[in-house]
Amino acid sequence: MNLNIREFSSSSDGFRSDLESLLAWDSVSDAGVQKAVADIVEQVRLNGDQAVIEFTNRFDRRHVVSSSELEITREELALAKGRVSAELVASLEAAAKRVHDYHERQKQPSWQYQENDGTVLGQKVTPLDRVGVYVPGGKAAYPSSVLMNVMPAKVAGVGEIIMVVPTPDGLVNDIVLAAAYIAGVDRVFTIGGAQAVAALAYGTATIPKVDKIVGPGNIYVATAKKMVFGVVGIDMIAGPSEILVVCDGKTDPDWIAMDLFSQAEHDEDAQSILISPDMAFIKEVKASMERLIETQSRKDIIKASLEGRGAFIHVENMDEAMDIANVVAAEHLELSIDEPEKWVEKIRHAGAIFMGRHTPEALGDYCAGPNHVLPTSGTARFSSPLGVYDFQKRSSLIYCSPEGASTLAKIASPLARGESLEAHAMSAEYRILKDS
Ligand SMILES: NC(=O)c1ccc[n+]([C@@H]2O[C@H](COP(=O)([O-])OP(=O)(O)OC[C@H]3O[C@@H](n4cnc5c(N)ncnc54)[C@H](O)[C@@H]3O)[C@@H](O)[C@H]2O)c1
Ligand SMILES: N[C@H](CO)Cc1c[nH]c[nH+]1
Ligand SMILES: [Zn+2]
Repeated sequence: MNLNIREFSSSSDGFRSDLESLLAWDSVSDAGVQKAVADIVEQVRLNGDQAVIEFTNRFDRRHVVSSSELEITREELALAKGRVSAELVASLEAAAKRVHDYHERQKQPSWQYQENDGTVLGQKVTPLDRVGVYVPGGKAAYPSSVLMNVMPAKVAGVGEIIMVVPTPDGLVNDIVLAAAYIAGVDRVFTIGGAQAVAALAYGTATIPKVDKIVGPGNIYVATAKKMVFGVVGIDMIAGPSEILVVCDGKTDPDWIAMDLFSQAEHDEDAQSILISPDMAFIKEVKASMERLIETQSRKDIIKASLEGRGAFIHVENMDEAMDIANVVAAEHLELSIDEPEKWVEKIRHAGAIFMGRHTPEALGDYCAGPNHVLPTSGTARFSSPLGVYDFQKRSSLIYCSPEGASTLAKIASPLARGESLEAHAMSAEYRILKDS
């Protein structure tokens, strides 16, 4: 199949502005979607379960009458796990363990230190009480996303984990439920879209109100998350999947072709880009893609994604490849090159960095250990993978000894008076020791 994928050369005039247009993506929606989501969120806030049922029946083509039909019990999750093949359960369990063990290393302990006069300062780390995990379920089922969202929450020690997942036409995915069982989700509700986000944010008679909502979703989910931010915390607004492969031309072109397909197959809006200093290699990868796409069950999505947002970029050398990778700030960056550990030093912006020819991004999606919920659309410039830190919060600790309070009060008093805040000044001054 012929693939019409854009080709750029870093030495051509206007390359930087071409690159900017290639990367442009507005992760939150147009006015029509904003209005629809605002309406859904408001109706759920005002009418609770009744609105959730109405929207679920409308958007997921269901026939729910009572809100009790929306919950799937732990017993039903266990039964679903029993219906999944032993091989798949073993893979889910192995992946869950690896993701758990990786995230164990992210745990941040509380800390404190004492000054010479006895004053103690520190930081107390506390897990969130109750978290909502959104698992997408509109066009595909994502058991791996259950593990990636729930395991760090478990490691952080979150008190209660509420999962929501839409079940269009009432079709429940046993693998998703098995993953929820294995990960240790407390309660599962079969709702999705903006109505699920609103229900978690405001609470209804049936759906508990949570402190934070995490997890990826489509434009309705992303828009609703942005709208309820402030009422609850959110993790990030994730856009379509992306992969940027930097290859020196020495990896099997079929491998690179499939790595590019692996993210393109998620979504027509996904973005797969190859950068290489070797033009002949770029042509070989293109030939591999045109041959291999015929074998792919999702070839229509892959083609739409590659032709709409994919690209080949020919560069002068590897230094330039790294500079461009930093501009792209991709969700996933594959360094399919010699000595990746040397070149990684130059990378400042990427959600996850896959180092070497034997490290395809797909292994990270399922089971390497690091999280697959990652910043997209260049937001890796300022944000990080989902992690244990997203499920913990910090409180400052301050204990003043009498001597310490006296010392601090002498610093604070002039500052408070400088701000014309007399009560602050006097509150501090009361603590100044008479003979100091
Ligand atoms: N970044 C990641 O880690 C990651 C992982 C998995 C999936 N994803 C992405 O998540 C997204 C999942 O999207 P999805 O659609 O399959 O599932 P979804 O669960 O996000 O959305 C389905 C819901 O959208 C709502 N909806 C659909 N059409 C609507 C309309 N016209 N008006 C109002 N609401 C409407 C419905 O309520 C439905 O339940 C994809 O873009 C996928 O690539 C990202
Ligand atoms: N690559 C996706 C995040 O961009 C996550 C995923 C789930 N399943 C397969 N892949
Ligand atoms: Zn993926």
